[in-house]
Amino acid sequence: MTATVNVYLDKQEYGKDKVRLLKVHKDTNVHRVDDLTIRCLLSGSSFTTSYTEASNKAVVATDSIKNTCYILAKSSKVVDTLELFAAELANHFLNTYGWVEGAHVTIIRHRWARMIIDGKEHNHSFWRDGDETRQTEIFIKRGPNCKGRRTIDLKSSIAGLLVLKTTGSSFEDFVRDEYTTLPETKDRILSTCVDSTWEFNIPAVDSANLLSTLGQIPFNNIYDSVRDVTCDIFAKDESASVQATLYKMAAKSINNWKWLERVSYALPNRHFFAVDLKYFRGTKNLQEHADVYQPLADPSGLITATVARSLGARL
Ligand SMILES: O=c1[nH]c(=O)c2[nH]c(=O)[nH]c2[nH]1
Repeated sequence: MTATVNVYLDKQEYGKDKVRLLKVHKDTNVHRVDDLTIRCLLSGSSFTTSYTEASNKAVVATDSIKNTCYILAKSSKVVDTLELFAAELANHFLNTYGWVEGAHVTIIRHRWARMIIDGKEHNHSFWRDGDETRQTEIFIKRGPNCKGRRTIDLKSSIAGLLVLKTTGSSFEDFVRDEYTTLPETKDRILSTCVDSTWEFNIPAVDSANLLSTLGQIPFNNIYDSVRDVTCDIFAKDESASVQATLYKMAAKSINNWKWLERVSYALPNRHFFAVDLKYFRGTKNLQEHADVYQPLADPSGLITATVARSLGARL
């Protein structure tokens, strides 16, 4: 006999994941594209019985959730601003189904860069210039006492921005003990695959004003700027460590944009070791002689941090 255990449903969210959608903006003959992967998850106490009592009475089919992504993409004016399209989708579910308490939408945007043909940007042909993606995640909740009130958790990110610099990076003065084999270096290759997330500070708002309030935030400029800051500091910093370079990147973006509350980075330190070639005719390839390296697939370092705006920094 199995012992009976008292349990309860602690958390739940359901919806459609990996909804693939390409929106082509044909307002002029210079077409633009948004290639998206969308996840929409709904939550609320009304869904409890779908788990505990096999009742689907409150369940909006995930198939309908998928259809909604396409229908809203057809009419929306803001698909090209991920944060606004995610907000439009999430708020749609809250407005349409009075029993939905939370709508959680994540959108990933895949890169398509305009082709250069005969020296000119082509009107309607694109190529995939890397696996890096732009992402946003919004969680909109209905106000507990006021059904038209919305609280908004919103963060956006860059994922998979692969970068490498061939000098301008050192790593010295770290702990040396009986576990240490790594030599100190004044000059090494620095390479990472940037994941960066920036969290917005958004006050609660009425549903009717949600899109116009969010519309005041220059989301696309913030994304471009965080990416530029990341690349600029990566290239120019005389890096003492991944940790120190990361902190400069995050601090700069918080200082640049008043809407940002916290900026996080996860930076794998992809190691490149100079190959010791002295066995071959005494060939010098270490320290200042290094120009042939072996990229190490695994392991990598992993340096992560979140930098937050100081309390009072808004005053
Ligand atoms: O920038 C670095 N930070 C570290 O913490 C570390 N540890 C290590 O072995 N190499 C590096 N590089």
